[in-house]
Amino acid sequence: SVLAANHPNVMIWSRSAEQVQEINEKHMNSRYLPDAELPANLKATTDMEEAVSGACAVLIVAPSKAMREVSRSLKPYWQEDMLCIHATKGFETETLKRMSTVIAEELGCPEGDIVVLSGPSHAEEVIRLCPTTVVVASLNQQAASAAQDLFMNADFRVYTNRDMLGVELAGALKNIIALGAGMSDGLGYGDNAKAALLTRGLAEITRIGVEMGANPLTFAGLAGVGDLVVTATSRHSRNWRAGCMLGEGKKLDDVLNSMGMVVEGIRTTKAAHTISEKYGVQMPIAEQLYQVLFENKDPRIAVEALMGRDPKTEMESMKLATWEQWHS
Ligand SMILES: NC(=O)C1=CN([C@@H]2O[C@H](COP(=O)(O)OP(=O)(O)OC[C@H]3O[C@@H](n4cnc5c(N)ncnc54)[C@H](O)[C@@H]3O)[C@@H](O)[C@H]2O)C=CC1
Ligand SMILES: O=C(CO)COP(=O)(O)O
Repeated sequence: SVLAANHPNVMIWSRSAEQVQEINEKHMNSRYLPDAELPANLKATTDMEEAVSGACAVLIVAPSKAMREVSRSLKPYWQEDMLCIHATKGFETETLKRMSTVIAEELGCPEGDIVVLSGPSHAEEVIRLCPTTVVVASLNQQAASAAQDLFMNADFRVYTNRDMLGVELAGALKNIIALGAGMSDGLGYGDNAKAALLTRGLAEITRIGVEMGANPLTFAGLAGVGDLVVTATSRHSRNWRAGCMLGEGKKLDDVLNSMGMVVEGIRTTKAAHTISEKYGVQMPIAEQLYQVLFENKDPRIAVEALMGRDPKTEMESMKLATWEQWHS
């Protein structure tokens, strides 16, 4: 809808003929955005060739588990001069690869030319033209600026960032903490607990991000704090809602069945469990969540485990690099 507000020819690809028909004929997407009217110039198709051929830019927003498959089906129509942007927040759990790596492998294009779009941007509010700010990151500054130009308008403000890795990691990892915040609310714990989860969660995802090569300041930006706040506190967030139901005692399978939409934080918690072992970086909140999700741990026991950890100083756990390191 943002792109259609800015450009005359925007086409959405979907595998569902029913949805395509609804978008083209009624300008609606009743399953995912029931109350919204879509722009009349937003067209839809199930034919990838029709969607992609002749396009100057392609935005991929498949759920992370479908990213490789969708990128592969795009490949035959992909041209080198197309701008590739993605807004998916997750990892390929089997390989721990970031989404830009998966896309680059499938399209055969340089990973550094891909643009990552991230930040606090619940679709339900973007479609209502509520003021929204996001960040676009790429190693290719021209590509990032081109994406900024494509999306930016009076309701949708876009910043660029050179730290593509950090933006991608922050966008994926914040979902784990949002799940935890939902669980805390579902357990009936108060605002103190949620503030603690957000703060210590941010420390934890920054710590692993820095170890993986990201700029810590990216985690203080839109893709980090911004998206963490919106995902952990908004009623629109699927991650928060799923966490809340788990805190209320519902089983994971029942929660997922009732959502009918992707809850990226579940798969990302699994990925973080392996990533934290691989890099030797402690992620206590993610680890407790992993045990709740995949080892049937009672959420209250998980909170006791977090509260009962060894005493620490606040700063020793915030692995921050110096300014010089980021400018060398
Ligand atoms: N919904 C939101 O407000 C935002 C979502 N995101 C990210 O966007 C990504 C997608 O999320 P949503 O669209 O919200 O999820 P969703 O669950 O609401 O919709 C996913 C869509 O992908 C389709 N899909 C699923 N598997 C597919 C496959 N194998 N091939 C083709 N299509 C497939 C589904 O049919 C559905 O239309 C996630 O990584 C999410 O974190 C990012 C920013 C905001
Ligand atoms: O990332 C999002 C908003 O910025 C969407 O979050 P949920 O997937 O939790 O709904």
